[in-house]
Amino acid sequence: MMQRAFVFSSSNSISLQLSTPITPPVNAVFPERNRGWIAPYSPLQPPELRLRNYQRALPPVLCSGSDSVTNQQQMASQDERDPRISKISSVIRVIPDFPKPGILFQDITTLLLDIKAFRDTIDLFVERYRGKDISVVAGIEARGFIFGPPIALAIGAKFVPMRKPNKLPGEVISEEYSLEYGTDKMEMHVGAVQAGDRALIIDDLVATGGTLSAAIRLLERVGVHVVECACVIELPELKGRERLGDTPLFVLVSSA
Ligand SMILES: O=P(O)(O)OC[C@H]1O[C@H](OP(=O)(O)OP(=O)(O)O)[C@H](O)[C@@H]1O
Ligand SMILES: Nc1ncnc2[nH]cnc12
Repeated sequence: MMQRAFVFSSSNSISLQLSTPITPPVNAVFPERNRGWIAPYSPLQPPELRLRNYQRALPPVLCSGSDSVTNQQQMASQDERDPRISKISSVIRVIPDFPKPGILFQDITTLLLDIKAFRDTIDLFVERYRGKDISVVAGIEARGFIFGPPIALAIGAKFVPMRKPNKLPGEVISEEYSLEYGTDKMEMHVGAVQAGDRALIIDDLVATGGTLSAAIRLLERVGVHVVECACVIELPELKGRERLGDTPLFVLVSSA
């Protein structure tokens, strides 16, 4: 059974979770996704195949962190006061064996169907970043394009898409990053940001951190200060935040 903890997790030095795992709703898994040639998911017999940067999310939920216990307790009690997080966690659907056997796919499209949970997700980010002098929200293709623009509008920042190769029509700068097998590239329009801009990078999920770290490098190359990366979901087992250097990471939900 998939377990997910709901968290406010911020900064590279704190990775925090609450002890109460959220049981996914009974309709969280859609069996029709298990096509004939894919063996049904079994946590006891995880298939070996891993695909590119899609990562298996392995139980149990990890609780790590190098900050003081006091700080962790303070953050935990903050979380407990905010029922929005547990609701958001509960409406993210998990689909086993998509897009390949062994992968527990965190599907945020069901979050988008719940108007209150979707609005709460945006509000939680806006509450955190309003007044922080952020001039650019950089959204990562594809699911960062869903969460980034409403946050950008609400905090009064421009939105800049960070795209997969050969999608942007103008002159681009690009940054390669490594996947489990091979490499990929991220591109951004020249002139979209200026040296001195203060950026927030938004994506739906951080797994290995390869995607976010490429976005950080791309922005820093042109003199932008990346204030923070923010995602709805973190797969903490994959230690993605360790690849982000000094850039803090803020997530709402931790999943394993
Ligand atoms: O932390 P990482 O290991 O880099 O993985 C995280 C990335 O993987 C997913 O995107 P994907 O590459 O599947 O692209 P898509 O959203 O266009 O399908 C997800 O939306 C993140 O962007
Ligand atoms: N398990 C997962 N679910 C959704 N998107 C992902 N990107 C990388 N791993 C993923």
